Amino acid sequence: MIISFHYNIGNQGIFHNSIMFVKKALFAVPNSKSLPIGLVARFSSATGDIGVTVNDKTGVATVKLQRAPVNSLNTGFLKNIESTLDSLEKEKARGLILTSGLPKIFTAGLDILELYNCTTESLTTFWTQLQSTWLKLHATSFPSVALINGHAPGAGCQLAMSCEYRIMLGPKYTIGLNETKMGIIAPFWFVDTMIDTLGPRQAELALTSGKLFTSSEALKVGLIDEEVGSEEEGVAKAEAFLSQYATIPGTARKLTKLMIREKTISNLVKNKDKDLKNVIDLITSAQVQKGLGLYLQSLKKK
Ligand SMILES: CCCCCCCCCCC/C=C/C(=O)SCCNC(=O)CCNC(=O)[C@H](O)C(C)(C)COP(=O)(O)OP(=O)(O)OC[C@H]1O[C@@H](n2cnc3c(N)ncnc32)[C@H](O)[C@@H]1OP(=O)(O)O
Repeated sequence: MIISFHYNIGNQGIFHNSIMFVKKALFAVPNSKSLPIGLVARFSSATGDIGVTVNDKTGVATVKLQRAPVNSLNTGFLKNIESTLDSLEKEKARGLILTSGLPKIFTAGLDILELYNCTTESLTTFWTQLQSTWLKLHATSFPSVALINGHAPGAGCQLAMSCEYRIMLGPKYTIGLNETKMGIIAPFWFVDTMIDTLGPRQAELALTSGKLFTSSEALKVGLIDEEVGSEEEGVAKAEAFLSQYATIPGTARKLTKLMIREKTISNLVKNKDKDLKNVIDLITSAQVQKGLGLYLQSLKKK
C-alpha cells in the first residue's frame, strides 16, 4: 500500500506564494511490497516547473528544477524556488536534495535575457528576487544537499555552494563562477560564498580566471564533496549524508549553521542596496551590454 499526497504549489496567480498540502488519495498498488511512501508534488508555469517529492519516513524533500532548456534563473523561476523553500520550512522538512529534472544541466545560472537589454526597473525586480531567494536557500533551517546532475556555471554554482553538501555526477559536467570570462564581475556575496567554500587562495584563482571545474577538479579543490558515477548513486549518497542529522537536535544544528554563515549572510542583508546599485551600474553600461549580446550570440551559434 502506498499513501500518496499531492500538493499543489501555486505561483503566478491563483495559488500565489503558497503550497497547499492536500491529502488527495489513498490507493493500493498491486504486487508491490516495499514501495516508498511519499508526498509527491509538481507545479507548472511559464516560468518553470518545480517537482517536489517528500519522503514521509525521513521528511527529506527532493526538489527538481525544471525550466527548459537549461534551467536558467529568471525572476519567476527564482520566485518559485523561494516559495518552495518557504513551504518546506512551513511543513518542517527534515532535509533538502536540490537537483535538476533536466538532462545534462543543473542550472545554467542567471537567465542572461534578464540582464541583456534590461531596464533599471526590470533589473531591480530581478536582482532583488535573486538576493531574496539566495538568502532563503543559504539559511534553510533544514540540511541541504545539491545533487549536481549537470553543468552548473555562474549562479548555478552559487546555488550549489549554498547547500551544505555537494554531490556531482561525473565526469562530463562543469561547475564554477565564470563571470570574469563573460567580462562581468561576480557580486561580493558570490565571492564571499566561494571563499567560504574554497578558502581565499583557491577562490581567488577560480574567480579571477572564471574557472569552470570538471567534477574531478572540483573534488580536488573542495568545491564538491563527492563525485558519483550515476544519479542513483548520488541520491543514495545524499540520503546517507542527510540521515546523520536524524539524531541531531534540529535547533542546535540550525543555530550552528547560521553562526557559521552569519558573516556572509549579514554582509548581503546590510548591503543589499549597494549590491543592487553596483549591478545596475555595471550591467546597464554600454560596454557590458555589448559583451552580453555577443555572449548570447555565441551561445546561440553553437
Ligand atoms: C563593483 C562590483 C560590481 C558587481 C556587479 C555584479 C554584476 C552582475 C553579476 C552577474 C552574475 C552572473 C551570474 C550568472 O549566472 S551569468 C550566467 C552564467 N552561465 C553561463 O555562462 C552558461 C551559459 N550557457 C552554457 O554554457 C551552455 O548553454 C550550457 C553548458 C549551460 C548548456 O549547453 P548546451 O549545449 O546543452 O545548450 P545550449 O548552449 O545550446 O543552450 C540551449 C539554449 O539555452 C540558451 N542559454 C544557455 N544558457 C543560458 C543562460 N544562462 N541564459 C539564457 N539563455 C541561455 C542558449 O542560448 C540556447 O538558446 P537557443 O535554444 O535559443 O539557441
